[in-house]
Amino acid sequence: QFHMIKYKDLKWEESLGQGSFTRIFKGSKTDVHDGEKHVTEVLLKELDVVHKNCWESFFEAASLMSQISHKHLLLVYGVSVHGVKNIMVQEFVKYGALDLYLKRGRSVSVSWKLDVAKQLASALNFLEEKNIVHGNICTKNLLLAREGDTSQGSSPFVKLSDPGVSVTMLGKDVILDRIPWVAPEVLEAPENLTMECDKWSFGATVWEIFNNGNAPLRGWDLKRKRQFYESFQQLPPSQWTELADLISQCMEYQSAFRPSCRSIIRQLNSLITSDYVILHATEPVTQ
Ligand SMILES: Nc1cnc(-c2cc(N)nc3[nH]ccc23)cn1
Repeated sequence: QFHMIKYKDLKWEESLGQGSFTRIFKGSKTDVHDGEKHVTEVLLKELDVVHKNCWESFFEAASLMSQISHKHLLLVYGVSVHGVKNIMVQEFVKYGALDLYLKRGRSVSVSWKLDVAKQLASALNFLEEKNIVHGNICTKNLLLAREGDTSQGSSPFVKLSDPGVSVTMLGKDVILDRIPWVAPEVLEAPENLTMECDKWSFGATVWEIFNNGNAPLRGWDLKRKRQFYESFQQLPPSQWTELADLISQCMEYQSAFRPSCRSIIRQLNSLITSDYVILHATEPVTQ
């Protein structure tokens, strides 16, 4: 179910950071068809050799993304195995991860943020229709393909990246550190990963987007993070009550009570970006 790419057709360029058990690099792949050589800019995601045992899960994540195609899902070209190296070859998305983009202090408008949330909701709805669980929705995995320019009225364009190594393969501490994105039921038993968990993560991700990429519960240690769930706490609500309501509906501790994707999309579409809201939708109170 995978396109195998020859190692010799890949070229590594600069390092772009790392994920859970992975390192990412900018690079290029060379294809030859009908006698013509094509060089494509790619993102090379290498699984750490020490975590070689996760390679099935690593490729499972990628194969999930390559079985289906949707405009807001990252394109995975294939995989390359070279000795102990396992490499996933993905499309290169120009502006990178949204958390870093927002942190770099780009001031973006409320309607820009709403656009991004709607695009993520449509990707989630598509995955739900295909009965596919992502398992790692967060702004780190939301890639910005087009900046959009509010003064020119052109809107941003985002793509949801692969979930990486499955949360079921990660240690307890790695899962704890994903609080508040990881749904509470997953903490109890990672096998509980369901579509409902993606909705919880969606809520935390929308909170991030409207909080300019500041991570919720930033700097909290694992003990405090665990207590956050044990005492059924919620993230600080946005002053924009309709937005805060949607986020808290998604971050409902009882998974069965979380809204359907259709309801999420309906609520996002009904969030009016009237002047009043834009002028007064100040950022959530920080904890
Ligand atoms: N599939 C992907 C994933 N990440 C990027 C990316 C682009 C960029 N300009 N800076 C970055 N810094 C870290 C990652 C990244 C691109 N494509």
